Amino acid sequence: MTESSVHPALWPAPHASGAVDATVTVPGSKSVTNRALVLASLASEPGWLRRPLRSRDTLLMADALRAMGVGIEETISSSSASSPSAAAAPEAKGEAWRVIPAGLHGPAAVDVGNAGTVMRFLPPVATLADGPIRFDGDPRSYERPLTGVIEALRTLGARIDDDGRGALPLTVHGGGALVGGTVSIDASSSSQFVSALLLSAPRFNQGVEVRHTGTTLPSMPHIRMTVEMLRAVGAQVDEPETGGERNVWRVSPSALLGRDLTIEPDLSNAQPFLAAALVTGGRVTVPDWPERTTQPGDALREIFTAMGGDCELTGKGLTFTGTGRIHGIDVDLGEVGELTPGIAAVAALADSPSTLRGVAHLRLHETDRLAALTKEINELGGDVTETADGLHIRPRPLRGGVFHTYDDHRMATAGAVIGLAVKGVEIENVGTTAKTLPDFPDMWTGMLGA
Ligand SMILES: O=C(O)C1=C[C@@H](OP(=O)(O)O)[C@@H](O)[C@H](O)C1
Ligand SMILES: C=C(OP(=O)(O)O)C(=O)O
Repeated sequence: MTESSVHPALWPAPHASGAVDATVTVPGSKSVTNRALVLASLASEPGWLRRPLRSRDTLLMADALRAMGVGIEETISSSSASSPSAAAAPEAKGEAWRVIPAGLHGPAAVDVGNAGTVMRFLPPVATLADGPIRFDGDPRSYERPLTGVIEALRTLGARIDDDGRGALPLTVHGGGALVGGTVSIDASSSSQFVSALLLSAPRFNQGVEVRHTGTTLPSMPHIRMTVEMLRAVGAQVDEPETGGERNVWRVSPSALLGRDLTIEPDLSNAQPFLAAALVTGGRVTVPDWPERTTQPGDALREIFTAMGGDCELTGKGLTFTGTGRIHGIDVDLGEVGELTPGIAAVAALADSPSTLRGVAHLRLHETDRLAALTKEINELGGDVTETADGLHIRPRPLRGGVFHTYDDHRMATAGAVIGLAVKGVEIENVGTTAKTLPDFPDMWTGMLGA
């Protein structure tokens, strides 16, 4: 059964009749799951991923690695059916993936869907295979930037056929090994270029030294996540800070350990639920919120507090409480760009204007998120304008209507947040949340019914 057969093309976003009060167990992080899959596949011994995210992006990653020869066995315990509003005991949360590394083989075909992590992290892995690996994906994947990865891999010794645009579709002619070495790239359009090169680098003959040359570098927490996860599997990663050499990373060649890793909840997917507390003046607890994390979603504690809520991190998780009053915010989201749609939704309901800055690269995400947010909020009566690197949002009374998603999971969840406060909002293709959160509609109604 497809998502669209489960949910109608237009999903009536539930309107909140009062303050929400719920505990919402959020599935594993997309970014951690997909890094863990790559690192476990490149290790010299089997490993485990516990509580991985099972969504379109992570299943595409697993399938692609399987196509190259990696063994990924999924075990789903019968007790895994956890209610979204009840915190299940860790051992009852069911799912674990055993990853058994193997020699990587071509020919193989990889469907990247519209997953930035798959289209950027896997071409470097494919250079280690002993044959051609063909990469293709959704139409939007052809438009998303990839040239930094392609050019860097060529510099490091790879043979890649693309159509000359530096984008998908393409074929990596894996030679069974890659020389590696030093490479300069401009990763201002996506931090994933840097993460991609670093993740496979322990397996390059000479490792890698990556130098970012562009003026801006988005999503730094995601690069820190890459570095920390590499170190956790035994890789040596240096970040020379001397002589003005920031944005330089060195990874030495080494074997990688197989680990038993429990994946943290996806804090960016926790965003709409925390937003629900803020918008309805209610309370939402997200169990297992890590005390320390590289996930950008952790910044919501500060951002949503500045917008009028209050949060407390205890042994039970993160409890976020709203007052019913929402304030506008002036904030640079360059480090945490994937939070922008959800923040824009809350900002459209605030008592003062907001300026969201530092996110020009969102024009090249799942959709042009700056254009999409502007158009959809304005169609409901809002007053949003695009700037060179973000959005100005002047709250106005909104009315119901269709909120289009442009196949972007975070547009769908942003529309649902607005729907809590505005009657008659209908989300077109809510099934697109399957990219990272397939259970979103049921979790959302579960939260409201709790
Ligand atoms: O490395 C990652 O897991 C990600 C990095 C970020 O990409 P960009 O730097 O392209 O924004 C983020 O937006 C994306 O959702 C996930
Ligand atoms: C930008 C995102 O995804 P991707 O990994 O496809 O870049 C996102 O999830 O907000």
